[in-house]
Amino acid sequence: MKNPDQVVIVGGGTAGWMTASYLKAAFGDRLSVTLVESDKIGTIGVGEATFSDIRHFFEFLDLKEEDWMPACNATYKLAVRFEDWREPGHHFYHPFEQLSSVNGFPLTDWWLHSGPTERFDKDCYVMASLCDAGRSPRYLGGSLLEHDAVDSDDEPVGMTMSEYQGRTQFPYAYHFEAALLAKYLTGYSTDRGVRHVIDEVQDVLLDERGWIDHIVTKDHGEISGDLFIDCTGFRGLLLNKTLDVPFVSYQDTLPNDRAVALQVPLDMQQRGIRPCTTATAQDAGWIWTIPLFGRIGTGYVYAGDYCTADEAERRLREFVGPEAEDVEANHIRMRIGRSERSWKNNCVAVGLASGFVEPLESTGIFFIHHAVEQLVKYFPGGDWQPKLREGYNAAVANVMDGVREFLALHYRGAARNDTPYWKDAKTRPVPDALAERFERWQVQLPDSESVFPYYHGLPPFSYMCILLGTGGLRPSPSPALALTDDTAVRKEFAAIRDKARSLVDTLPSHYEYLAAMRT
Ligand SMILES: Cc1cc2nc3c(=O)[nH]c(=O)nc-3n(C[C@H](O)[C@H](O)[C@H](O)COP(=O)(O)OP(=O)(O)OC[C@H]3O[C@@H](n4cnc5c(N)ncnc54)[C@H](O)[C@@H]3O)c2cc1C
Ligand SMILES: N[C@H](Cc1c[nH]c2cc(Cl)ccc12)C(=O)O
Repeated sequence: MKNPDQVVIVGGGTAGWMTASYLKAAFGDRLSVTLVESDKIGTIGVGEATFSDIRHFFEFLDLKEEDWMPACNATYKLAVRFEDWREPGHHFYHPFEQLSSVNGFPLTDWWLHSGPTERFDKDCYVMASLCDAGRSPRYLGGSLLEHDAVDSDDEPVGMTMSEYQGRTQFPYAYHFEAALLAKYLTGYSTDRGVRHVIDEVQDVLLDERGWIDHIVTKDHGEISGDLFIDCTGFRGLLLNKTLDVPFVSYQDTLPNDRAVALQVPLDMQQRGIRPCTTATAQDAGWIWTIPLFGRIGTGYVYAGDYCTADEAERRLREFVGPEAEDVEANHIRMRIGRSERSWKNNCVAVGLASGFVEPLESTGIFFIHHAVEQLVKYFPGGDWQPKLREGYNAAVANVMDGVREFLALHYRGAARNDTPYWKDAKTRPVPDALAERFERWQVQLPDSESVFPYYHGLPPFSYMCILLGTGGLRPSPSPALALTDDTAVRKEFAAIRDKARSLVDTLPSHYEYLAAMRT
């Protein structure tokens, strides 16, 4: 049987173009790729914050920051800043920074036992101070902040994210304009031979086995292929609608099903650019603020059961202020959960068509990146070995199920309890295993033995951060610490404080660095 070498991607949002460019970088001319996108059906238009792992994607495509960042109005993201999840006026950071251990216990455990200040994030991580001070993670000459992160030379190349996990924690991710990244990747892909068809898919035809034979477009007729990739967003045109793969909802655990978004131009030189995404808790959800070079992307993610679209838009405009007056709002309905399996027969869904777990912690683009890595790893041969599909489906399902747990911790852990939405957050159904984990984490901080047991992109120290920052579950320190010598830990807290101070004093501002990149 012929090896599948004709790929047809339907959809030209972030998922479609990331998939096209990654497949070209992986397989070159040995694979023919056609991407069909409609110019009548818009992309989702949001999706601007990432995981630090995304650098592996750009490296795989052999793209340097100087190449793509200015073209996409990109900025650095050192952390997510959570505001008001515990109480009004409180904030903490979830940073891209490895947590240190002393005498076999994580520093956060020592902090619970005898932290020097009220701020666990500032005591345990240098990134919290850099975020508060609005610093760039790089010096003006381009070198990375003095930190145990690597600057690529000694790094293994070609590893997937799951293989890489547990190695060096890179200190930052990016924010970028989704539409500009799609445009940039369009150029990258078409330069490398991807056929770009702008048209609407009107029908998807199956053969006698129930596999996709071809798609029917409005103006370009039939397009055949061996493997079809569904990047049609929440529509799920190929996988869900045509191949009838059911959608498994997560909404019982994660009730936010709507968002309203604004793109607000701002004078960043005057205001400065925060090097982090901000997630500010609201009466029926939370508002994201993503700083880009020249504007912010912002939106209220909320549960339709607790707030109307008008109320959400009003609240968002009030939150942003007068700069938002003339900006048009984009109202979005979200499908929360995942396809029962993302690969059926000769169709693989990537992006929102595969699944989505609300934007908290910015996991959508990470899911796409993970999916394309796994697709290359499990790429089918002429015999379409079912075990390859099964391997792919398990990896993709595990990533989303794991992230679902991580996000559920934010709501269950939030001390905020002042509206029906936040009160109900404490009693929402969660998987049994997660309910047990919540109990265990109150007496022993999350570790690799007690978090979701399959790769899902989040290390145990991320769970610790959310648990300590949100403040509602009140974990206790390990009793053993009372019997353990703490000389070394006092030195570690002092070293972090000194290092943070020195970095804040020497690093340029985030704006200054990005402006210099454009000269
Ligand atoms: C409110 C919100 C905030 C988010 N924030 C983040 C974030 O900060 N970070 C992050 O990582 N992720 C985020 N995401 C997720 C992120 O936006 C998506 O993962 C990403 O944009 C991928 O979308 P997509 O390409 O799958 O779908 P879409 O952008 O919806 O693209 C669908 C494509 O399919 C095409 N199409 C559909 N039907 C047809 C047809 N019949 N014929 C031809 N073409 C068709 C459309 O034209 C379009 O090109 C967010 C999502 C939402 C809803
Ligand atoms: N896969 C890791 C996961 C990770 C580690 N720290 C953070 C912080 C935030 Cl805000 C998101 C993800 C992670 C990575 O991409 O760095």
